Amino acid sequence: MVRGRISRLSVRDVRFPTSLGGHGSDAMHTDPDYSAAYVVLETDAEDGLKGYGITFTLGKGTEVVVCAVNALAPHLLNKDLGDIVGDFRGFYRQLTSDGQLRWIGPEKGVVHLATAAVLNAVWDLWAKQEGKPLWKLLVDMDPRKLVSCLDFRYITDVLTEEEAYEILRKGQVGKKEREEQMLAHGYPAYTTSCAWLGYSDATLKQLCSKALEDGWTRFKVKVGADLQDDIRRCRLIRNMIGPEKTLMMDANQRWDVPEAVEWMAKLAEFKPLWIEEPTSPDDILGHATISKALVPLGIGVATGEQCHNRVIFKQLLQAKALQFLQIDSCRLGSVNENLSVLLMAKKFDIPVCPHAGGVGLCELVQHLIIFDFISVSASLKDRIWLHLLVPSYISTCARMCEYVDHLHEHFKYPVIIKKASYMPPKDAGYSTEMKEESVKKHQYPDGEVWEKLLAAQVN
Ligand SMILES: C[C@H](O)[C@@H](O)CC(=O)C(=O)O
Ligand SMILES: [Mg+2]
Repeated sequence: MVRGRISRLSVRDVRFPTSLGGHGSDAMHTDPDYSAAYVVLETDAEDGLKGYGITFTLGKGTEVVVCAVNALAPHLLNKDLGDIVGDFRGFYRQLTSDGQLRWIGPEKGVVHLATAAVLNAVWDLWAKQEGKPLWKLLVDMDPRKLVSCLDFRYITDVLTEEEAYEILRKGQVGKKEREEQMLAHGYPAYTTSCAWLGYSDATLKQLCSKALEDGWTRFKVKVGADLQDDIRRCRLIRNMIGPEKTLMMDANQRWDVPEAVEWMAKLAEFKPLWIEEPTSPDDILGHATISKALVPLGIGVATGEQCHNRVIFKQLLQAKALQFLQIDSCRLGSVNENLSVLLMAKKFDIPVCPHAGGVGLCELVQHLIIFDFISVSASLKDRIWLHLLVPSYISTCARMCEYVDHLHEHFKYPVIIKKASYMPPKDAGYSTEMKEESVKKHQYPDGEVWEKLLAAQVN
């Protein structure tokens, strides 16, 4: 039973100095400090439960997202949680259609990141009040109710509410068995943590052998800044993991369209399953061109971590511009918008491989992909096209969720990885709550960690 009126919304700027170790670095973002605008919702209900929500940032600019969250706050304050989730589509529209704030979006950029943070907190609170982890709240929800949370505006030309309902209704078949499968074995993951661009070859080697020891079979390597460097690093990692294990590459938007095709032709010998973000995330037709050009090489295109909203995903799917779709729990408008993308991907039969390279993203996105497997995709297998082109992929499982091994210790309910798979969270909520001590220490600029770092810069 949902209860309480939202009595307080607070938001803090929390930053981790990951750039000091090169963690998270890529060809475009060379010095990221993994950060978050961290929202806490309180209600007047007697249970004392709070909702926690984040959106992911890279350091500078988090203060701008914090401002945007504060600008959205009047839409939540004094609202009944029951009214919000009772007409979640209406509430989503209200937030994204604020007559003035919409001008600085719409449904994109800073204001949409802020929407994600706020709505992630609402979903966390709802799941907590129901006493269920978010994935289970979604799995158990009546399909009619679930579709009523989604905003189909701008996507009805490819997915109507009725079609979405049909997908979810069909997904009810075999749901129990799939839930048991998840609880027993978890959802397959791949690791990005061995091969950030700023890591030396020695670090790469050391992390890669540790990951192999720990049972990882799927690896992602950052590329795109320097071709000779890429060839050396890809050779190193391919030699270490052997020919059978899966390798993905990520260029983080570094190339022009023809450059992407030429560059990937040179890296094809290392047999990547996909090239991720080869060019601008806004260039739908550019992705389609790259995708078509790389099919003969057996290389797919993956993108999504910087796709603004469901409209861009719709067009990427319509244009056959991607073979792997990467949702992001903190860039799209929370669970509401992510679910509409999962359903479109199902309709187009494109595997979803969520983005998780950031602070807290693994914690959140595991809920969405576990729900996807149990209630939507019902599959861990890839589409047939790659299997036909590259027979050796038959044995690989292409549905997988990204994992990065950073900063989990700051979360109250950190992810649990067993045998390179995400084990379904058991605690109620969306796993978004950070440890208060960590937040205090890393708050920018007055937390202990930053006071020291900033003082050292001055001296
Ligand atoms: C800046 C982030 O670490 C980015 O490199 C993450 C990413 O592209 C991924 O995980 O994929
Ligand atoms: Mg990426």
